[in-house]
Amino acid sequence: MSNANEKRQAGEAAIRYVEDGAIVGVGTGSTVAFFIDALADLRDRIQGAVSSSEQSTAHLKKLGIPVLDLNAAGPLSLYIDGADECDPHKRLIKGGGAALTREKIIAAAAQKFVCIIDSSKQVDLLGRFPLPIEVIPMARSLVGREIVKLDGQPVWRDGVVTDNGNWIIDVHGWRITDPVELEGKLNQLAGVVTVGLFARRPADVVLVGDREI
Ligand SMILES: O=C(CO)[C@H](O)[C@H](O)COP(=O)(O)O
Repeated sequence: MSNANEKRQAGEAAIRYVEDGAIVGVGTGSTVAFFIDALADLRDRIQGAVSSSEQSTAHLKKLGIPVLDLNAAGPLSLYIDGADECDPHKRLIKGGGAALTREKIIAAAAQKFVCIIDSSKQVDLLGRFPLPIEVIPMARSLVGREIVKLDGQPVWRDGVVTDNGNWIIDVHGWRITDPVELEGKLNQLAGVVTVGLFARRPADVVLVGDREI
């Protein structure tokens, strides 16, 4: 089965976690787009969605799904989002779509994080996909030098500005044997806004196509 078909299956399968009256946290990306399409059928049974990006906000609004502010929504029961890599412990690399900061905030606010992926995203060890890091623009070179000291190869995602007005560095060449430790270490660097490692707050459920693992 193609990746696109598995993404569609995962997006549609995630609907079964949506409860009546819920405010649903919604991630970003092509897999999430299938979820949003399916969520539109339930729009009269939910209060609305908290969105992780301008892209998802536009999609939700186009389909008539109310988009709510996280501060007003409070704790969320459910967050649905894709990933760029997923290891056997449901730890993730995210941020391929540059939405990692708001994604991490919503994941932290949600009781249950259901991650929807196709099988190409499954890895034994995180790091094949370059690790995205959102940085304050003036700290780009500083953070890059710190990454080189940690044996990573930083590549500036030239031309990309995040929804928060920041820049993205993609780190190549890491085999991430201890993602919890690395996430903590990178979080400490001055100028780092968010690291695309979701290891301290991994997914609770992963759907690979319509198969829950
Ligand atoms: O983290 C993300 C955006 O920041 C996405 O979830 C990730 O890039 C996967 O995208 P797709 O579903 O298009 O493969």
